[in-house]
Amino acid sequence: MGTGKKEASRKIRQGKVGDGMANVKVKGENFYRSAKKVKTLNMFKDGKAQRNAAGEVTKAASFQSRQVPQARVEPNRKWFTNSRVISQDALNSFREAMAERASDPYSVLLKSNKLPMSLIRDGEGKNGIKQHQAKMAVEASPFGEVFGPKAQRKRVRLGVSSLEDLAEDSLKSHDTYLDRLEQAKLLSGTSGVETDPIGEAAATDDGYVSSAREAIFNKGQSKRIWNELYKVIDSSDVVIHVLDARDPLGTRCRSVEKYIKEEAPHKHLIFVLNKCDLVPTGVAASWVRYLSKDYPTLAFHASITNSFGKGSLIQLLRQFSSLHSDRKQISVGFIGYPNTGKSSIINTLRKKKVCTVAPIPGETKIWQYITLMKRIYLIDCPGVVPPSNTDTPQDILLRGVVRVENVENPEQYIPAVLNKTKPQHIERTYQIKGYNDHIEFLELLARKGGRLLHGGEPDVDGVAKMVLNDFLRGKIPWFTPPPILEGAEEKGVEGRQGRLGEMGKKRKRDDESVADTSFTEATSTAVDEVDEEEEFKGFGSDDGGAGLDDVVGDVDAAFGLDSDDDDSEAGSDGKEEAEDEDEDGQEDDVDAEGQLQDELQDDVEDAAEERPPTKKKRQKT
Ligand SMILES: Nc1nc2c(ncn2[C@@H]2O[C@H](COP(=O)(O)OP(=O)(O)OP(=O)(O)O)[C@@H](O)[C@H]2O)c(=O)[nH]1
Repeated sequence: MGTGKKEASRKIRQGKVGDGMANVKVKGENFYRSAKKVKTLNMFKDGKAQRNAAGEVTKAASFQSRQVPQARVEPNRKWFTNSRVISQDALNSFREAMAERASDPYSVLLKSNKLPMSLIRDGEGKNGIKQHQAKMAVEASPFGEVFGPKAQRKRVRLGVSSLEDLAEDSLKSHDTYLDRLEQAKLLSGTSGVETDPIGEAAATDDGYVSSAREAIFNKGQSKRIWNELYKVIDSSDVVIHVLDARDPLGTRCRSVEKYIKEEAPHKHLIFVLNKCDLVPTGVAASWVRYLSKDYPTLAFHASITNSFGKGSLIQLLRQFSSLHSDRKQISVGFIGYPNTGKSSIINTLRKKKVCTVAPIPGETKIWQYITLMKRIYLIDCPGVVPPSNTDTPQDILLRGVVRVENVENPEQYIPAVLNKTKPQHIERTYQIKGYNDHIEFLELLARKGGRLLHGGEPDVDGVAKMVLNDFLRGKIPWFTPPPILEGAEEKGVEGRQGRLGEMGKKRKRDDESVADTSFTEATSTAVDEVDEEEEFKGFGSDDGGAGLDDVVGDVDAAFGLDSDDDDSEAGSDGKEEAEDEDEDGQEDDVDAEGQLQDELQDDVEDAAEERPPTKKKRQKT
């Protein structure tokens, strides 16, 4: 490093200090400091702070500087891998197409968790954070209006000026409430339900009821029953909502539909219009058409020996099971109002009595599993009644929710029965005529049947119960006329109907009868058509239709999904499998607790024998 002399003296010095010449650095490799080393040394040299004489820092060292250096991280495309960019137009058309599919009850979206569903729901969610933020952005007041000298704060309008006034006010309103309650309880013959502030009291047109609503009208609403319902819904992949064909809207649980739509949209909900044998073919057809707008609907007649719609239902369930081919089995829950025939449908599907059936509501008390075939389990559920403030006890009774034996003053409901039925049907059923009001009708009937109390008084109560039972069990023909559909002739409706393979054959004739469905005219045809069971059989074919397959295929194609659908499985061997397993009799998996239901065994047997009334029978009575 140094000149010759210096170097020589260094050598001597180091040679003296070190052990021999081995450690002596010589010019050449590693002799000079490298540029890197020099830079580091300079940094240390520069790094010192400059101080004045007093030792104060006059210029901070570079590493002591408080100035934040400007730094930028270089953006990199790699950060954005795995995400896709979509144009607004493409997003709009995707949203529209998906919304259309999602709102069509006959299409099934597979693997929706692989689709960006949040893009479709964007902005429509009620509680979504985005919505909340948007709302805040729009509704928030400007800063100046909330803070500062020009702030305008909204004050609560109390309507009272002091605490004493407020206390007085609340006492007054409590008194008024009590008065109204008392009045509603005492009122009779008026619309007590409307005037009643809490919906406790009830009255009919005849003014019989002056007491609070009987407890039996809360049947099917207990916490226990609702717990059973939620258990069934939770365990089901397909939920079948059973409706009574005579009053489909009355027996429709909209709150349950809403719950499934919002809380469990991945579950498939379908309607089964049961007891179709009790209504004219055209009426059933137009109800199916009407309800199909919301959910797939099948017409059904539950009977082990002479059923209708069984093939379609089994085929539909098989299609659902093949949609979920990744699962070992699917569960199908039956829900609906009491006495609509849920257990009867299960018995019909299994072709034997696996669930207890009775013509009285509340027969099924707990949920129970029944195996239909290897891949399809059925779950029976007790009947539920959604609580409603507008339903009068009369409505509830005529839907078959309440056991007629337990009703007080049953004669008060007879006018409603007479209203819903045609006089000639009553006359034909009971062979009596010439009455002016319902009491006269009941008295005539009691005398005719010899139902007299002590002293020769007619047993009006007993006869009224009998009439109510006959009305509910289908001995007196009646039905609720279907709403006339707008554009019933349109192709769309027809197409849907055809999809499920229902009503294909008789469609043309049905339309003619539906076109002018006024209650009187339709009822007048009721008896003839109800009696003609052969005609009903021709109502539709038992092939299940390939509607769902088609639609799923469409959705898959549109959104590039793999279809889980396996047509080969839903092939023609379907029926055989169902029947094979029927014969095996291996799966009477009814819960042990189901034995609770034994107490009403006698009624069950009656029910099993129950058939729609024939013209001959009615004439005999
Ligand atoms: N005419 C006719 N009667 C039916 C039909 N389905 C069921 N029933 C009758 O309706 C009554 C009630 O049937 P269930 O199967 O016990 O009804 P449920 O819905 O299980 O009743 P809960 O046990 O109260 O929930 C029985 O008397 C059945 O015979 C049908 O398709 N046509």
